[in-house]
Amino acid sequence: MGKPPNLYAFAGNDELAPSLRAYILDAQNNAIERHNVFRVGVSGGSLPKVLGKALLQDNNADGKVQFSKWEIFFADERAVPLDHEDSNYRLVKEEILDKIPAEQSQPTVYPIDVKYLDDVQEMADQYEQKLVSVFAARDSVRLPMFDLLLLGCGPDGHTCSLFPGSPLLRETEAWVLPISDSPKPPPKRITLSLPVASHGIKIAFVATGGGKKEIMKQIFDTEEGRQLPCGLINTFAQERVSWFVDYPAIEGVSFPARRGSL
Ligand SMILES: O=C(O)[C@H](O)[C@@H](O)[C@H](O)[C@H](O)COP(=O)(O)O
Repeated sequence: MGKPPNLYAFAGNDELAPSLRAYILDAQNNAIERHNVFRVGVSGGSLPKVLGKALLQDNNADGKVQFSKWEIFFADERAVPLDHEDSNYRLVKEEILDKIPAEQSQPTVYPIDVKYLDDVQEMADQYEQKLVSVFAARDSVRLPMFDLLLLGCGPDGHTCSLFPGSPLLRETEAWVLPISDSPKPPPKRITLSLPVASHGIKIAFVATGGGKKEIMKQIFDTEEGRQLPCGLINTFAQERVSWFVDYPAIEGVSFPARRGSL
């Protein structure tokens, strides 16, 4: 048995952001030392805004965000044009990429191929091929290993676009999966599979607000919650997982949280 996931709690996003930044910088520096690149998978929802807050602070105070070494992939994406209001790419662009000061280099970003908006299976296959080309030939790695996965947690316990009870949770081979009937709109999406989403060197969840407290209680304090997508990642990845939450999100949670710092 490994160690349990880490649960870090803060008064609000302003207090959470510097610790998230320190955690990301540590993952970045280790990755650059290991292979001179930082491969990150990122979700949508409320996450990109918090990431912007964490990453776009003064770049010299506590280490440097080296965006030129970043390769950003989407842990899940909606099958919509890249400038559509539902696009996770658009969110990441508006909250982070567009705000990187001009003197810094931009990261390499891997959006979905919008040629396949009408065929999510093809879109998922194409995105998987992108991962294959970056993470090595398919037959030489069983799973791509992200240096860091930055994920959200839905009020039903979903993460990426892996929803509770979905047959997609049983996938063991594919890296990227199509969805045509997502319970959260829009219905058509692609997502990393559970084995890939559990395989990051580090995995961070960001979950804030009182709307998350019931699901946090389930995920951390109940057996049933451990079967939800977020709970399964906790179980599979154990101490490689860190949760960054605010106090309202863990009100009533018994699982011990470290409050106020990493
Ligand atoms: O495309 C999506 O729907 C998101 O990637 C999704 O997986 C998100 O991370 C969670 O729904 C949490 O969203 P909030 O942080 O907004 O609650």
